[in-house]
Amino acid sequence: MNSRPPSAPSYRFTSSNAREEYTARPCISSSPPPSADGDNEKYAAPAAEPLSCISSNNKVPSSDTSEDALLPPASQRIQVAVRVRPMPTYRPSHPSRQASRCRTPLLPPTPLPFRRPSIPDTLPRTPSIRSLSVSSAQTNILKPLRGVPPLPAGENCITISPSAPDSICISDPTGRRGQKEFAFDAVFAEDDSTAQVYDQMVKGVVRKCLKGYNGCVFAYGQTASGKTFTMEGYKPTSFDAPPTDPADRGIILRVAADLVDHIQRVTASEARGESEHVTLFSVKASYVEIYQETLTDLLCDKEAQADLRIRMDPDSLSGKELYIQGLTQREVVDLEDYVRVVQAGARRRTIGETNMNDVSSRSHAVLTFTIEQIQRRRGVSEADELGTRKRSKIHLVDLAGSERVTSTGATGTRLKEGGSINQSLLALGNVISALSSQTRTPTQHVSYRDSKLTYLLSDSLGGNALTVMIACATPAGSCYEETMGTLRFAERAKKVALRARVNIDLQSRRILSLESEIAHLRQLLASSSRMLPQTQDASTLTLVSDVTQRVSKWKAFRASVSKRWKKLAWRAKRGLTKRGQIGVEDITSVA
Ligand SMILES: Nc1ncnc2c1ncn2[C@@H]1O[C@H](COP(=O)(O)OP(=O)(O)OP(=O)(O)O)[C@@H](O)[C@H]1O
Repeated sequence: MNSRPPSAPSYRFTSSNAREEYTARPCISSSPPPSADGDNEKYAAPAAEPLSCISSNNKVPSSDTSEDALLPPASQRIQVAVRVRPMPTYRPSHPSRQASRCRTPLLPPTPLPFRRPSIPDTLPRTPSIRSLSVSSAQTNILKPLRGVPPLPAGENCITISPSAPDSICISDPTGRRGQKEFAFDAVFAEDDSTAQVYDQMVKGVVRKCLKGYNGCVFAYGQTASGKTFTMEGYKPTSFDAPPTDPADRGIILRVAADLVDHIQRVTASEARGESEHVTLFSVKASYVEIYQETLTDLLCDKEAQADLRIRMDPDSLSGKELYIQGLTQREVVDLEDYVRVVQAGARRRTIGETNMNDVSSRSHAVLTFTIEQIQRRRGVSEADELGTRKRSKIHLVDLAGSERVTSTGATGTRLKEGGSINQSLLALGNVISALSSQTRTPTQHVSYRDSKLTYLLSDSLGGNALTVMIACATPAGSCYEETMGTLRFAERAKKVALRARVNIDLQSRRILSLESEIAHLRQLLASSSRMLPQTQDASTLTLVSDVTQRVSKWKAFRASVSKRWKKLAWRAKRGLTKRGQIGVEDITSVA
């Protein structure tokens, strides 16, 4: 089964580039996405604006096709937040724990015997000290102990100062390397909820995706640092069941809720005739897993798996956008559809048990929502107007965690998985290092093809997408090296420039450009015709005053002639000249 990336049957995005098939070749590609020096613009709305058009107010975003679509690509950089999880405890290695539990599609729900630490949906940022220690009671809640005594995680090595809430300080528990401070776009402590992470970092990206930009949110960090917790949410019943309480939702379902809400609002508002446009929306979901450099479709069973290949989409705006040939695209309309997709993915995803995490993700998972919009003027049929077409994608990526064999106690399959995970994360690190290098030239080679992960995400890493990285960190002193590695990676990612642009098809772009030119000319015409009466008045006034002057001069002249004529007539009556005799020349000169 070779399915194309989603596209409405009535149109195609134009491009002339040929397709190209992906083959994993180290360091061969030389087509890095364009990049530019980024500014510090955040994707989120300015503080004065409500955080989302989808939020509580009833306003529906106006048609925004023209302004944004014609703007040149926006220069930004990857937005980076660090989220610190509560202090964990780890269990010592036990031979029975190495039993393979991976690659078991459609596992029955396995209830996990831990309770959720009470984390309110929205917690105000604590104004005073935000120390990261947690009570032992809460610590034990975080891991199922099953009779094995926990290992102490060591001292807390992370502090977040209330005076610099977007900075994080890490200290070497051995005291050899002292302290180091890092600054990011946001830092979230253990008491900060996923809702806060979403509102501050992701909501703005979703809004931009609805305007036609591509987006990408990825969670990075060592194993058990809270990546799946952040992306998928807290699951009180089983690892493959979606969170039942909306407050437990991770970023994926929050994005889904916002998409559903926005589309419903726009559709309802257009149905009430509040907009001069009518928009047709279509959202499709695909979910792929990269396990040991193999792609697996998480939305279909093992028997139905197609041969998945990463290819270039010639119908995309750049002609180089990547898609996975053969991947299931599932239409999603309401929240239940999205929940089903998330659940299906979680059920089929490869997980395994390690000393650090009972439900450790052994693969990278990329969930993609492709949003297509066709906007036409009200009352105009498809035959008369093709409409403005936009297609954007939002990738939500839960990476597998980097791990040390000594900490995870991995052997056999787990060890092999760990090696593969570290390998692909190394490739990701190399790409980020290359992109963030100060000395990099735009044509310089970036080895995106070193791993399927980096190749698939190449556009999101330094290309046509608004990208957010959530670096998850563990505060335990025993994890100092891994946390330091995560923070260093995050610091490099912060420097990666992006060039996101609205993904609107070329014909629509041309029509929009002509429409905007017509609007501009109309404006000019209106303003010049407004000026016309004033111009007339001014010239008329000058003319009138000129004529008035001439008339008054003429009147004065006539009065003087009349006076002289009367005088002459009087003299002529008496037969007198100046000299006492009448002179003929006097009379002719007056005439
Ligand atoms: N911010 C948090 N608040 C409360 N519990 C958390 C938080 N972050 C993580 N946890 C808990 O820590 C455990 C490990 O988290 P999670 O599975 O999300 O880690 P991970 O980074 O995805 O690990 P891996 O890379 O091994 O898959 C889970 O039990 C989770 O509920």
